[in-house]
Amino acid sequence: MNRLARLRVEDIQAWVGEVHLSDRKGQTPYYIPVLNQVHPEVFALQIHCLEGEILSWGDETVTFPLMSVIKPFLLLYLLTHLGEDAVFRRVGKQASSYPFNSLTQLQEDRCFPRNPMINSGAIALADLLAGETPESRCENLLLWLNEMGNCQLFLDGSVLDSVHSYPNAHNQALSLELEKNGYISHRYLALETYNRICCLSGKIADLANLGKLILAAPFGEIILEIMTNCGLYEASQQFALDVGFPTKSGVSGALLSIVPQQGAIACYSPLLNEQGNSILGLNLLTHISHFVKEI
Ligand SMILES: NC(=O)CC[C@H](N)C(=O)O
Repeated sequence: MNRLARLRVEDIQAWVGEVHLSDRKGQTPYYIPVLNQVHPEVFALQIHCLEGEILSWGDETVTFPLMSVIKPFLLLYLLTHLGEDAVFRRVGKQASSYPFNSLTQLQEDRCFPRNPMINSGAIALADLLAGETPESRCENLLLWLNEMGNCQLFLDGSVLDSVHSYPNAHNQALSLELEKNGYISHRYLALETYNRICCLSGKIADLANLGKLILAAPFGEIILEIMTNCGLYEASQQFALDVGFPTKSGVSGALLSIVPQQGAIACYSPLLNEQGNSILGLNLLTHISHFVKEI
């Protein structure tokens, strides 16, 4: 039985109300000025069930960049186009215990990126995308996702300008280390491709449709396992115990969660906790998981 399809808008409304803004001592990313200036109360949620029911709450029209939520889709694209061997020669599948942009983690791992959900792993995989330039590489991924996922993602130039306006020393150091150790061939190309794909943006329905794409994809199982173990960085393990849904977060406040055999939950709420995961989003997923498990 699809419990997810039984959720009602009133349930969501009550749970959102429980988490008062004052209780959410969250932050927005200082190093991406347009994301830092976003209204903290903007909110959107959509649940798409496999049988076709859609539950929607909040602003269906707001667009936001996926940021790190693009990472499972970069992985999906490369697994589909290059296969498992090529991909997992460049990146591991191990959970990480440091923040998503940690150089220490990469150095402790002798520069082999630990998983595709942290920045080092995604930068290494961005190096594998087909195309001569960051623009064409990003475009290839964008067109494929829009076709396969039935969505209308676009590159938000204002977010990309904002990313460029503040040099990201962490990502630069990761790229340099990866290049020095032969895990990427062109540090500029890989990092700029990564920056662009993080700025792919859409509405909440696009994010939910992307979730359904993973559920249906031939490599879906592997991706769901990696999302479970690594999708929320160092908070993944506890979340897997508490909630159990494979989930991926981004510093824009985007959050995508998969309920296997049932559907996809897309959420957007910009205030982040210390690990860079949406506070309200995680709270709602906890409520939804209790509902689905009939607790
Ligand atoms: N966690 C994230 O969403 C990180 C993405 C962002 N582009 C960064 O590199 O910092």
